[in-house]
Amino acid sequence: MLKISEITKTVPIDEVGVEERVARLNSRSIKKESKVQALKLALSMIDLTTLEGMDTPGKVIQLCQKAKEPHVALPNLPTVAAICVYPNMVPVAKKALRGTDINVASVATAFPSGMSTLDAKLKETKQVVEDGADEVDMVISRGEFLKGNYSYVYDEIVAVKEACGDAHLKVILETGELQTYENVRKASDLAMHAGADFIKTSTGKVKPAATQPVTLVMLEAIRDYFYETGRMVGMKPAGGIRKAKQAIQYLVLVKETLGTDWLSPEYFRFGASSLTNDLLMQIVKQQTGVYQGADYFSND
Ligand SMILES: O=C[C@H](O)COP(=O)(O)O
Repeated sequence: MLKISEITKTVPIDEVGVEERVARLNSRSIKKESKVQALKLALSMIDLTTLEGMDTPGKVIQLCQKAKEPHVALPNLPTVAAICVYPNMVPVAKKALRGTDINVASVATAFPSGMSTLDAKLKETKQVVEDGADEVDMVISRGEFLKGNYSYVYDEIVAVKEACGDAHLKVILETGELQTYENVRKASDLAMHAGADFIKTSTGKVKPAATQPVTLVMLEAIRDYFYETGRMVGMKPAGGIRKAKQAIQYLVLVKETLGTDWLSPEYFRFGASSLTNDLLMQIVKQQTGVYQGADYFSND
């Protein structure tokens, strides 16, 4: 096992190089047939999310309905990968999604700040898993990370991973608070070595949330970790991804950095509250040539 100091050694990141590579990949154009395929793939990778203080069982049930049947007139569409909700909504989502392959993901560990004790975080994690969560989205302790207390962050992830049992663990770095690309890389390495099944950019509550350069840095960390250990870790950009065009750009980044093995909901997700409708609109447009207005789509 590597020492924490080895896991967190600084990997220098060429900021301009990262941004140039993103810009270069964004300029790629995609053929019409591949575009429909990419739009459907993106749909299947969504963690359809509602994380508002105003959430109600009714809203969660409505969202689950949308997850099960994204568009009434397009019956052969893939469903989204998961519904992502606050802990007290897990039983509601679990019941509403019974009989489907759609997972229930729950944020835990005092989302979004993470400002609680380890005991409370573990209790919350065990509770959501007991209530049926298939996936747990935890936040790292950014204050401890920025102080350089990497062992604290590592141990916390290891403990939460253990509390997850069979549920998959996504580790949210909250990159908008990490200040530098080097820190994003370091937090990615720490999370993967501590057992993360996925690394995730953001809670959606802090700006900037997901960005493509940050995602590229994390994808490169996943690639290097895979070369080192042979273990495939998933990636989840989250927050602010609302347009089909953005989603396709993210998929190009994944394909070019990690290859097609990562182009599946098993290894790539979008954390998004309102990307679904734009993907549906674009799919309808590609298939019929007609652009349906937002009124034809139920709320995400
Ligand atoms: O994890 C997902 C985010 O909370 C969703 O953020 P969004 O509302 O900007 O799509």
